[in-house]
Amino acid sequence: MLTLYSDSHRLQHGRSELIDGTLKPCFETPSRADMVLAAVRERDLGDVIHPRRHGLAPILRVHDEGYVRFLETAWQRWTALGRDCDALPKMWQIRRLRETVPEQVEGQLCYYSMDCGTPITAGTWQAATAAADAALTGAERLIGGERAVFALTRPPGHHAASDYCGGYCFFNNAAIAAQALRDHGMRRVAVLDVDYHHGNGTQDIFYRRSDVLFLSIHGDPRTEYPFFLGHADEKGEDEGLGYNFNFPLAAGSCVSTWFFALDCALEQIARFGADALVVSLGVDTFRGDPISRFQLETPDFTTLGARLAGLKLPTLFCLEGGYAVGPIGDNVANVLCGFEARA
Ligand SMILES: NCCCNCCCCCS
Ligand SMILES: [Zn+2]
Repeated sequence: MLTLYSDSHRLQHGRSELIDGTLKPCFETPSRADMVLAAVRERDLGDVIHPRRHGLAPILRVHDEGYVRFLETAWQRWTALGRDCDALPKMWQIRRLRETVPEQVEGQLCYYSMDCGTPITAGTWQAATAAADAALTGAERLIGGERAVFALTRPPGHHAASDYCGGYCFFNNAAIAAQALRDHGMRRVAVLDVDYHHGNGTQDIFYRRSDVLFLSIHGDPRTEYPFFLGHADEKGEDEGLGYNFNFPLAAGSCVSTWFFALDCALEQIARFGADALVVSLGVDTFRGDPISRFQLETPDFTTLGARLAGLKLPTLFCLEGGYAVGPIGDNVANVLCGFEARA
């Protein structure tokens, strides 16, 4: 299986995120990608290549132009205020406050952010565009006939909606790839999010569409981040009604419960008649994950890969979460090797 990887991910390295009332070191670190790359190489999974540059057009097929321009200019405008700390919002445009875009970078940072855990830094723009290029190059390879490709995307993407960043995400790599697959002739694309956290951004992007099926298995938003999306009754709207499936599971759910939800999701994908599958591959479902509460063990990720291969679809894997840095490489490589063994 081909891996797309760019060292530019290293340029996204926030200093801290606000967790439980204190600023703590970011969980989403460059070492995550280092460990995954090492495992992919150690398993001899296949070639590791640098992504082709795709420019902004395919990103703008998913993301709002004002948001993209904000990301592109934020750091320069932030430092022009005399600041060199991470750019983090200090409030949000919450209920009954005016939904107008402020002029100044500090207000725009509040308008275009979902949380205070997603710092914009000097290298964010370059890292985020490189991750989108990895996903787009992966999609291009599927269009060219590859059966399965792994985009080692960092920063991740599934919490980013068309016009906001959050959950360590800036560009929604999986959604950008799904849209590219649609733009290059795939009639029906399924996006399956197996990260511990609901892919609120991806759901939001495709919620009113029937050409992209979105499914997510995740910690119940009644208790788990991102709290305000991901309930089972969210089934899509307008044209998209019936093309959105959420499988929220109680924190602490056992492995068999998780795999039962996966089988239900796979059944829906088969029924949809997808031409391709994009997997938002978060491995923070791992029992040892520091910010998540499921129970998968490292061998279970091999089972996950094998189940996904059973769909017999051209498949693009986009890396999302997974914050137990030691085991992340084995957990991700197990999915990819489990897939290859059954493909
Ligand atoms: N105490 C948990 C804080 C969660 N903060 C954001 C989590 C983003 C996960 C991305 S996959
Ligand atoms: Zn996650």
